[in-house]
Amino acid sequence: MEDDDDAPLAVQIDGINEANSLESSETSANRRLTSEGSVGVTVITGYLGAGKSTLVNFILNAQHGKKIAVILNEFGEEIGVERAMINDGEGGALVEEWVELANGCICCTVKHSLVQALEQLIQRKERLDHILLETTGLANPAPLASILWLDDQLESAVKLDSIITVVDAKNLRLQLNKYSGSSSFPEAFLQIAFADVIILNKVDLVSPEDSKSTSADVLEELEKEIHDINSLANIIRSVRCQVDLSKILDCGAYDATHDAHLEALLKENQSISTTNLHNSGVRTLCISEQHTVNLDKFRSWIEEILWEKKYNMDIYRCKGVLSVQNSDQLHTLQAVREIYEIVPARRWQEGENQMTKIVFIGKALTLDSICVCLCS
Ligand SMILES: Nc1nc2c(ncn2[C@@H]2O[C@H](COP(=O)(O)OP(=O)(O)OP(=O)(O)O)[C@@H](O)[C@H]2O)c(=O)[nH]1
Repeated sequence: MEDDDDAPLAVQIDGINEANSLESSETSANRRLTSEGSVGVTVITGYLGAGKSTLVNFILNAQHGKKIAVILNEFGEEIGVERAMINDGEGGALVEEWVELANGCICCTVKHSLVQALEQLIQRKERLDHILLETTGLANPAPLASILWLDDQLESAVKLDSIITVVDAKNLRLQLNKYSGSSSFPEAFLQIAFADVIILNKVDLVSPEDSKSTSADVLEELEKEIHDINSLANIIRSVRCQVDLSKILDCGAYDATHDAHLEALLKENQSISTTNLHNSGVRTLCISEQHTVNLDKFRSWIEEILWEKKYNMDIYRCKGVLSVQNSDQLHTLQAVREIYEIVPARRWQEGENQMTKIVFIGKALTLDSICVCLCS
């Protein structure tokens, strides 16, 4: 390990294997997170070769005036490759940015856990505006999401801003089909299911499937397939991940009071994706209820679903708005795996349709079970 104050800032972390180790100790799950003044962390996932490094390089090169640190998850023996890719960026600009943004200690040679790695960054947080955490192609984002969202030692210093999944528009179908009906770990589905933003990359390589269709048709179909899995994710089409940075940085995807997310949630239709093309069982399900809910009963209900897995549903992500009895406040619900929080977000506005609406993303979701459960 070097200790050179002018060297680039990059830290290496081990894979996070135990998704539930933190979750199980987090039974007081519905606590309020304090994220004021903390540094946003954007987790970048995506299948092998989808364009994750391309995205990181694009962000580092862009004129945003931010100091951004990059953490590479599990690069192990590939450390040289990853670092070389970043440092060998086009036109030299990247090198400059990479060095300039760093101003810190380089810690690339020793393996660190995620928490240790972030602690190092936090110590220098006055020098940082944002952290990008690039995972390897086969990473399951669930453990990262759980740990970053709720680690209470970190909550005041870093906050999970969003999970971005880069997908390869040319190969997405193949990748999803690979896991169709398979008992192997469906990373491609999980990466889509956990994403707040999906960059549908490599659209330049998409070609019509037959003489009657166009590339635009193919892209629309792909977007529909993605939304069947995760209807909450914002999909952005791109070539070489050249996207509007305001749509991917400082998203506040886990901010319970974020206006844009609330509005999107309120507009979400009551729906169920009936065409589960891949039979993976991973999909989005949205339910709504016009009556107000009793908060205590609601907590018992959601805990039965998330913790006791009543009806055997495997919930990855859950977001909702609640109309709560004896309250003029619109409450929001967020869950990442077993961990959830419910917080008052704002007053219901005059004339607003006060309802309870919950969007589940997960596996083996059954509308009947959830509805019966909510109404009882
Ligand atoms: N044609 C085309 N090529 C792209 C696009 N985006 C990235 N590529 C190329 O695709 C290849 C893989 O991109 P990377 O950014 O290395 O992908 P990655 O997800 O980091 O790859 P791994 O780390 O190996 O999983 C590179 O050769 C890129 O230049 C795109 O939009 N269109």
